[in-house]
Amino acid sequence: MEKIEVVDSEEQVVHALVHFVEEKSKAAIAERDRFVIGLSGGSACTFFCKGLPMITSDWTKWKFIFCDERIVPFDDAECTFSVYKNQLFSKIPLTDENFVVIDPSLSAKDAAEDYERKLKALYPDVVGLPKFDFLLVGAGPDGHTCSLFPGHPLLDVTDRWVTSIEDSPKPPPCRVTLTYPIINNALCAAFAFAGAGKADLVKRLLKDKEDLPANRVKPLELLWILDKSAASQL
Ligand SMILES: O=C1O[C@H](COP(=O)(O)O)[C@@H](O)[C@H](O)[C@H]1O
Repeated sequence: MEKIEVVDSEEQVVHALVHFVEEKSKAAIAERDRFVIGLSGGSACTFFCKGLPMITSDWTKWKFIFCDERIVPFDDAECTFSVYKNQLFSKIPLTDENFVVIDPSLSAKDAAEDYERKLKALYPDVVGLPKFDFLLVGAGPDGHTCSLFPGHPLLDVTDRWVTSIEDSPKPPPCRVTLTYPIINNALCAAFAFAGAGKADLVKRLLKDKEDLPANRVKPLELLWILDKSAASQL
């Protein structure tokens, strides 16, 4: 099931996103006693960090994982975990225990293997692929999502939950990323875009239906939240 929601402003994108996440978290916690949510970096992170403090929940039930992460030290401005930590920990009672983080001391390849082991430990009883409750996905101007870039061989990885890239066209070059089989086995995912800067990308994805990495995100339920500027070329 795929749905596109167009709202007036960036502020409303934040509201729509966080209320969708709230609804999914309530359902997951009621049914499975926890909410496993995959986070992305970039603008999605900005929207999420603005919105999350607007809701209340039993935060001990939330487990944050990363759709992709950059292999940089935790104190580097490019570290997605640290961006979330710096913006959320002072506003919501979250701790490091809520997050499954990569080990930045490892090579990209070893960090991916290590991260896959950490994710598997969250699902000890699952044979095959897990169903993450929610993925907050993003997309860059070239149509990449997570750290899956157009034309890159990683798009075809099907035998791993997590893989690594050492030649990312967008810096920093070394990253880990979820792969499509696990992304597309998630129960739900959402893209959130605001501003005219995303309008061309949104047109290429939703009107022209180009085969870009972001268009290969096909979980059970997918929501696109756009403000009027981002949707202006549809
Ligand atoms: O490098 C990355 O970029 C994408 C898109 O970011 P945006 O700032 O253009 O919205 C992001 O989804 C991904 O997680 C991140 O590592």
